Amino acid sequence: MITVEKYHGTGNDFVVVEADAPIEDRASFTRRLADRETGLDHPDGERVGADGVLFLKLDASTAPTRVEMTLVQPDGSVAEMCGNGARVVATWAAGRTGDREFVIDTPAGEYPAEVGQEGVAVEMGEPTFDPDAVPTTLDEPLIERETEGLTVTAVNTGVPHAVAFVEDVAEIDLEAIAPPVRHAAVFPEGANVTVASERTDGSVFGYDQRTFERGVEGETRSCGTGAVAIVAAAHELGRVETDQSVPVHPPGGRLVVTRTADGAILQGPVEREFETTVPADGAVAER
Ligand SMILES: N[C@H](CCC[C@H](N)C(=O)O)C(=O)O
Repeated sequence: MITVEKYHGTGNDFVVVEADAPIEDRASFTRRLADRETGLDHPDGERVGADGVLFLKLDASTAPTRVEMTLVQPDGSVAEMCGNGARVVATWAAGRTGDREFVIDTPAGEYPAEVGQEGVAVEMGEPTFDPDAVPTTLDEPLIERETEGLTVTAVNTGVPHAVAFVEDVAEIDLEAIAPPVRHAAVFPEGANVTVASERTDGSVFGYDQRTFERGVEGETRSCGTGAVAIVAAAHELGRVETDQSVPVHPPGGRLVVTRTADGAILQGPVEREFETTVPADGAVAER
């Protein structure tokens, strides 16, 4: 049996495993554990599943401590980056080391992160609209372009997002409209599909967010790279001013995105849910 921990960042939930755990096939381990009906059990008996498994390797020989993060998704693919995952990783590493600052190594690059009173902040780097980087098949940035029925702006915030500004995210049938965009030919590596609507009621400015994720192939409760993508696209389209801290509200909580000279900071809460043991092949007993 393997000891695993469960964390969530604003409802985007992950199983956390040490990278040296004796797991032969990470893809099938994750496919099995992530399943919401037949996967990971809460110690109280409830089936919970997850949005993916974070395989983590701590290297405390450098300052700040580095953590190598590999996120395997419910379909068995590896995500280059995950904003909420990175926030979970920093929280996990803080529990292990007592440190507060970390560098998180991902396939998309290095991300400095800090565990603070106001939640966990990750320096997300500079979002890019460059068609080669998103990637798209176009020669120019894909900005407010009709794509499979949705007007989207394509931005890479560690992973590709197609962002659409809509009147009210609650009115959108995401499971119906997102898959054609997620698989559109213009995105050779696919795209996460993020819809946003402006919060104009009361005095609080911000965005409501919903994201349909590649790799999960469904909606998640929160998506950090998606929150950054909303603010980057809003900025590109002249909807917000530079350097403004923007609250973004996914279904699972509240994130804050702050633009900086060299990119964006993603901030929000993380919770450790429980620890349990699972078989090394991820096959949780049938009930
Ligand atoms: N939920 C993650 C994003 C995972 C990206 C992944 N779904 C992909 O691009 O394949 C986040 O908080 O940023």
